[in-house]
Amino acid sequence: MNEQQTILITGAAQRVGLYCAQRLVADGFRVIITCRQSRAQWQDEPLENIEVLLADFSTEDGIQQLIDTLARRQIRLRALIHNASEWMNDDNAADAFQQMFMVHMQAPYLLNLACAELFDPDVTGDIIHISDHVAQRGSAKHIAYSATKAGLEGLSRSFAARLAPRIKVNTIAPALIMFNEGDSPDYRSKALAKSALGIEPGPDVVYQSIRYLLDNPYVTGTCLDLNGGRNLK
Ligand SMILES: NC(=O)C1=CN([C@@H]2O[C@H](COP(=O)(O)OP(=O)(O)OC[C@H]3O[C@@H](n4cnc5c(N)ncnc54)[C@H](OP(=O)(O)O)[C@@H]3O)[C@@H](O)[C@H]2O)C=CC1
Ligand SMILES: Nc1nc2c(c(=O)[nH]1)N=C([C@H](O)[C@@H](O)CO)CN2
Repeated sequence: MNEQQTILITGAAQRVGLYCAQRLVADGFRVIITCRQSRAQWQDEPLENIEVLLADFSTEDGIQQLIDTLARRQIRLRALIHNASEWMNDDNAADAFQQMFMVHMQAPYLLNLACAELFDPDVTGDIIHISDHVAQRGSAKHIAYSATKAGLEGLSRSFAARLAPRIKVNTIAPALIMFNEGDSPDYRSKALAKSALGIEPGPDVVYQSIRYLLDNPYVTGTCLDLNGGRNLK
């Protein structure tokens, strides 16, 4: 890699996104992440070699502000990874659907439409959408989540057609990657039993999938199933 190439990861101040950001920094990329609020711990332990941009995708203005910032600073991206996501059930139905539509679909859509001027014209770029295994199978307990992730996968296919050959566009569709702190032992055992491999793999498997897509010049318009054989049970 000649001069440092820039990768933007949305919603990457924690968990999977932050892990992948840190690995990509270690690989030599310049990494920018977005989040809605800075973390208090960053006062004492700032994120090393990761630039943080505040961005809230719950409104169109919030999305546009990020686009305007990137354009104003003439940031030229090697890759854009749409990781930001809300995992909400359907209890607050209309609000949940609206919020997840904004973060899973509206933000990637508007950012991707703007990417003609956001990507480095001298290198083949990558856009990677992080979806979910349930986008294709549905989820009785997360209807709006599943539907908006399915919409994200549709966006990915359309942008793959629109942006080729300059930018490759793909999806990674994980099943369980990492539990949340509050997940009970009973929940965890039931979740692990849903896949053939029965493990909580951790975020490295998402990083490996991102590296595969970044490094492979002949993959676009696809969806990588990263699900431990969840489709087999
Ligand atoms: N964890 C898992 O097992 C699985 C994860 N996935 C997918 O992988 C990705 C990463 O998962 P994980 O790390 O667990 O995700 P988290 O839920 O821990 O983090 C997602 C991030 O998205 C950001 N975000 C949420 N809403 C908005 C918004 N309106 N505007 C801007 N940012 C927002 C949050 O940023 P903020 O810091 O501002 O709060 C949050 O840090 C997600 O797309 C998820 O759907 C798929 C299957 C399984
Ligand atoms: N934005 C998020 N999406 C998802 C999460 C999460 O923590 N944040 N977690 C899951 C679960 O791991 C599920 O796959 C199994 O319990 C799904 N999506």
